Amino acid sequence: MTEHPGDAPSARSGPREEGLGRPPFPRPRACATLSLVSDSSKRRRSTAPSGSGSGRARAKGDAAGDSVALAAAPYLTRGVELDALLVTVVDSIVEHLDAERGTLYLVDGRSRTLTSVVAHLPELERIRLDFGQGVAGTVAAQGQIIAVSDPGADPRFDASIDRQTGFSTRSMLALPIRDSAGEVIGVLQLLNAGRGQFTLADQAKATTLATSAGQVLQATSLYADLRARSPLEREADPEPSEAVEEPDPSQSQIRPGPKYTFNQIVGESRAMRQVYAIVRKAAGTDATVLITGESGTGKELIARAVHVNSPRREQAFVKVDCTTLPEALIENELFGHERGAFTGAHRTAPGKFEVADGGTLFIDEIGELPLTLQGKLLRVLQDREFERVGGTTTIRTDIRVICATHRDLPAMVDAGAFREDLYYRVRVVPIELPPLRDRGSADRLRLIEHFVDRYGRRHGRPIHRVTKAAQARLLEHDFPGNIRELENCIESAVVLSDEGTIDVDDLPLAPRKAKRGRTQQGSVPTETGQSSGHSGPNLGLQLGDPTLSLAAIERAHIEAVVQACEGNQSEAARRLGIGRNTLARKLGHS
Ligand SMILES: Nc1ncnc2c1ncn2[C@@H]1O[C@H](COP(=O)(O)OP(=O)(O)OP(=O)(O)O)[C@@H](O)[C@H]1O
Repeated sequence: MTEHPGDAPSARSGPREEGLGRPPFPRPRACATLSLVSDSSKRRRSTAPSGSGSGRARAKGDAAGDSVALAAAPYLTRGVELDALLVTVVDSIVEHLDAERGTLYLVDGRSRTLTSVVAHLPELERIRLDFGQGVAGTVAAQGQIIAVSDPGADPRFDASIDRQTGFSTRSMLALPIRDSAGEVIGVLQLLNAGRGQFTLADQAKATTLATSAGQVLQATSLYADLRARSPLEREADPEPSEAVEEPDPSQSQIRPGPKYTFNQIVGESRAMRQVYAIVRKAAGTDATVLITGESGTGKELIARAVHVNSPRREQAFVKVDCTTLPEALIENELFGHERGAFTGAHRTAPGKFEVADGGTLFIDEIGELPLTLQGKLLRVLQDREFERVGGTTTIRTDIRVICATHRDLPAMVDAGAFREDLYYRVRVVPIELPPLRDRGSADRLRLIEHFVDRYGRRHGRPIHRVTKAAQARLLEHDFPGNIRELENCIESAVVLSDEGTIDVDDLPLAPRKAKRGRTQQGSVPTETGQSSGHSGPNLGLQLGDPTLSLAAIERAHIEAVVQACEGNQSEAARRLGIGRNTLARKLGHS
């Protein structure tokens, strides 16, 4: 994420840089954690998504505060687009104040730090500042607006970031954003007034806008995160002293500021930060992205992040899942059909390539795409053209394609099941998501906390405490279903918990001892030859029973594995070593 000039007190003790890589984007649009490529003229023309209220509000007579609130409103209901919400808020303010650039920092009063969450400079990564550090840090500490008219002569300003970015700061306005209780929850910093200096009138206008921004921010989950005392922390220190104000360094591992790196994607491990760095670079381009990783590792979430942080974010994000459709329908789904193309085709219907025109098409489980269709997909990727099923007219489409798979595509290429030319065409930007077991305990704790908070709120069952035994159990379980399995586990525990406490018995995980030594006649051996140890149903079947048909055993086994995979059929198919379509067919779902 980005830092603006003036926030670092000195080159020596400058702000802590969080991310990786520095893509040389020339004139970026505001970005939230991930950096975007976009020309600023577009930002000037339209800072809110089509259909949002910002344009209308301005046309009505410039109730500046309302404009921000209205522009942001469509996002408040869509958690995944948190980035876009924050970008819209900052863009609106930058435009109203006729500034060149803007940064929004979130303030964590307990750790006395600020973290940039939206900025127009993508050259630097997310920055954390301490209270009192730089201009923004001073605003956070003192709660007063600061206008800098001569940065070179102001001791709070440091030119080290200007030197790094090549940006030239001529004037600066930094002001606190408060919640309804008056507490400073953010700092908004604007750079380079269009008319040279920020005037007193600008300051008054900015203050009004900051009030609106505070209301918007207060409605987001970021704010809730910053306010909430983690149930994991409560367990570590069940009876805190009221007077404790200083941050506890031992907690910084778990809560280093806002929990989300962006878009509610939790994770700060090195592997995930590398993922974010690639996403950031890819987002500003139209390059095809291939996301690989085990089932439940967040491939779709990352695909959405690429879209939401790309210049296409105001257009559609269209998903097609190659596993949910029988082979015969995938072609139709992707390419559409002409009227009369087949029996029952009474109307011409567009396919996903047309629906996604201008936006992003996410092809999930591309490894399941039949060979017959792989050539057709290759042509779209190369030429952006195709014909509908039964049609002769060539249709052009302007799409960005993101693919995902849990399959080993190179192995499929070797086996002749996946076209090599298509493989290279889709993996222009490869992103590999690590399994949960490789993300480290700090990220696991962050995820646990995140889901406890989410499902506590969703089910109206606030959780105040996760016992140490429960935390230990969650940390030792290997979660083959990855984050999806962890998420389901926590949701279940939230619902089953008593008096706001999650204890080990609330976790729907097989007890450790029972897991070992489960192997018995009729139990299901895993690939490694051990008992699966899942807590699924007793099949009630005896291997070797001469009255049982093979089909009955097969079906019972498939159902048991699906249940063990928490209903995730993709994962179940992977474990069974069959395709997702085959699994659906055997269960009679297709
Ligand atoms: N880093 C993360 N932070 C928060 N939630 C996450 C994260 N990664 C995954 N999730 C959540 O886990 C669930 C599974 O994620 P997602 O559907 O993106 O995985 P996937 O790899 O696409 O799975 P599949 O291969 O089975 O389709 C979703 O509810 C998602 O929101």
